[in-house]
Amino acid sequence: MNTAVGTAGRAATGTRIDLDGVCRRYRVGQTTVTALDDVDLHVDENAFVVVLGPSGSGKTTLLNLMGALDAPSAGRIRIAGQDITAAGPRELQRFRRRTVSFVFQSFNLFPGLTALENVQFGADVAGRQDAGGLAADTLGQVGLGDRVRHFPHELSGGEQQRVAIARALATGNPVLLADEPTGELDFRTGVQILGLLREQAQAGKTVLVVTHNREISRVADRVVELSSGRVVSDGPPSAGRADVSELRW
Ligand SMILES: Nc1ncnc2c1ncn2[C@@H]1O[C@H](COP(=O)(O)OP(=O)(O)OP(=O)(O)O)[C@@H](O)[C@H]1O
Repeated sequence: MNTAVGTAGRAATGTRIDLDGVCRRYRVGQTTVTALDDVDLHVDENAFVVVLGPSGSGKTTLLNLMGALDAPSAGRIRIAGQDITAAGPRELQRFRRRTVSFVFQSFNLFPGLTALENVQFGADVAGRQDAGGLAADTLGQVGLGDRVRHFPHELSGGEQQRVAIARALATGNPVLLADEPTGELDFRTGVQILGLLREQAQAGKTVLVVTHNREISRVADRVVELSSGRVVSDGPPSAGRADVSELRW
């Protein structure tokens, strides 16, 4: 696999992320659920950050806020200096298309589209030139050059996740947000996917991976640990950064 995946045609330079005093509360009937509680988080460009926490600690909420899929109840979020909490609908639409890309646990590929068409869709939405050529190149770079005409159901879970990563990379967007990207994969395949995501930070993107799996956090530059919606620790992995090949789970 190639470390320069998805960089063709648009700079892959990472983007700074700043959260100040971010809260997200949900009102359900008479009950208020506080999913995130006064979170301050500042992520440098080109970082590989793992957000670690148990179920219900607020990981997905955090990622969705950073990607402008959701809005905070209080606080401010700036991505590349742009205050997305103050942005209007048009600016937000542009931000979602041109700045952030998501990778999900369950891949979220379009079942009726081939691998190539899925990836081309990502490039098209982001307004890339020659989306078809770019999609083919990106699939080649994630090791699926010979599977471009295959539909998702003709690919293994790991291959589907590589298509999903290629779709995210073909956008050329500088921020990659991955929500439990190895959650449905066996260990060997999960390690390959983590290696691919890590390479993206090395190639210049800002990459955040959400997981409940502490072992995965060992390969991060930085581990942000959440508990009950609050950041309870933030720093490099406690035993030093491990190589992807050293992981066991
Ligand atoms: N739409 C919603 N309405 C009400 N409560 C919600 C909503 N979305 C999330 N929550 C609550 O917010 C809290 C944080 O949820 P979140 O999905 O962010 O946690 P998580 O750490 O990603 O969990 P998991 O690892 O299980 O996916 C949980 O208590 C959850 O029940």
